[in-house]
Amino acid sequence: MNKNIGFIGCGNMGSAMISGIVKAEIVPSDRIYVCDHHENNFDKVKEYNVNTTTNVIEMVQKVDILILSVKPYVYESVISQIKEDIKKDVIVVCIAAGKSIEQVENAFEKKVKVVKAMPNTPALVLEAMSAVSFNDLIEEVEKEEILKIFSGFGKVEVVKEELMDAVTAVSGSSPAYVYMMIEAMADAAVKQGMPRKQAYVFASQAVYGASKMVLETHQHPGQLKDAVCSPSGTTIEAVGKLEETGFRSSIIQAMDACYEKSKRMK
Ligand SMILES: NC(=O)C1=CN([C@@H]2O[C@H](COP(=O)(O)OP(=O)(O)OC[C@H]3O[C@@H](n4cnc5c(N)ncnc54)[C@H](OP(=O)(O)O)[C@@H]3O)[C@@H](O)[C@H]2O)C=CC1
Ligand SMILES: O=C(O)[C@@H]1CCC=N1
Repeated sequence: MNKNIGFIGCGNMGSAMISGIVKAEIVPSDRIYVCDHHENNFDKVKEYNVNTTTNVIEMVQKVDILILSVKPYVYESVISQIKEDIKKDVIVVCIAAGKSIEQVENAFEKKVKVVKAMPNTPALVLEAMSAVSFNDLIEEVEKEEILKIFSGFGKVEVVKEELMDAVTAVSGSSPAYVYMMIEAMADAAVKQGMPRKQAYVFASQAVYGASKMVLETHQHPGQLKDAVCSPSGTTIEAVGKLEETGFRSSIIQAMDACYEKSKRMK
């Protein structure tokens, strides 16, 4: 792609996307520009030979697609710093939880091309799940370019902007819940005698394989669960205990809390 892509903020999500974009060869690494206010934050991307700078003005003047990968509460101050210096027709990509397209447009105090996106950190291993919504200034060819970037490091779907809080709960934040489950599974295996390192491999490969089964067989997850549960077998004992201890309800309540927090961040 013949575009310069800039990132403001080289933290967990920004560096995962940079890594994904480089690994997927969406643009050559010399077309990626990264700005952060602390030099040592560039350590996360130093292996990729991207352009790094602490001078945000110098950076935004060079980029065609600008990804704002800072925390939501610094968006306004970052935008007020750069709004006079962005290139005409730059596409601004907002990945912040809770921030709306309208809030980003208002912060720039003019109509700018805005993409609201919600990726997740598995971008680092090219397995992100991302959602994007566009404002009305983004042209068809630009939509294709944005989709090409996000699909380079995982799956992407265009959604209505009002779904973004739900997306945050189901994919943006959800790797954290899954890591907690893997950690708990490994703890149990360690309790039962398995070495810790081996337990992480067994637990995470089981989660990975189960996810792949849902995605590739297109069977209902309940049907796949039933196929694991032998009559009077071991699995149904575990399933009974999960129901008794509120596993499903716990996930639903956690995701509701996540969704409500995202809504409150507007
Ligand atoms: N983490 C995730 O899984 C996901 C995050 N997001 C969104 O991505 C955004 C970034 O989150 P995340 O990567 O986790 O956060 P991080 O804190 O890890 O990254 C933010 C980076 O921006 C730097 N920074 C802060 N202020 C400035 C500034 N004024 N100019 C330049 N750089 C600055 C920070 O430096 P320092 O820390 O040294 O202050 C840090 O390196 C958030 O808006 C979040 O909602 C979206 C989807 C998933
Ligand atoms: O926790 C957060 O606010 C961010 C947004 C989605 C994942 N991490």
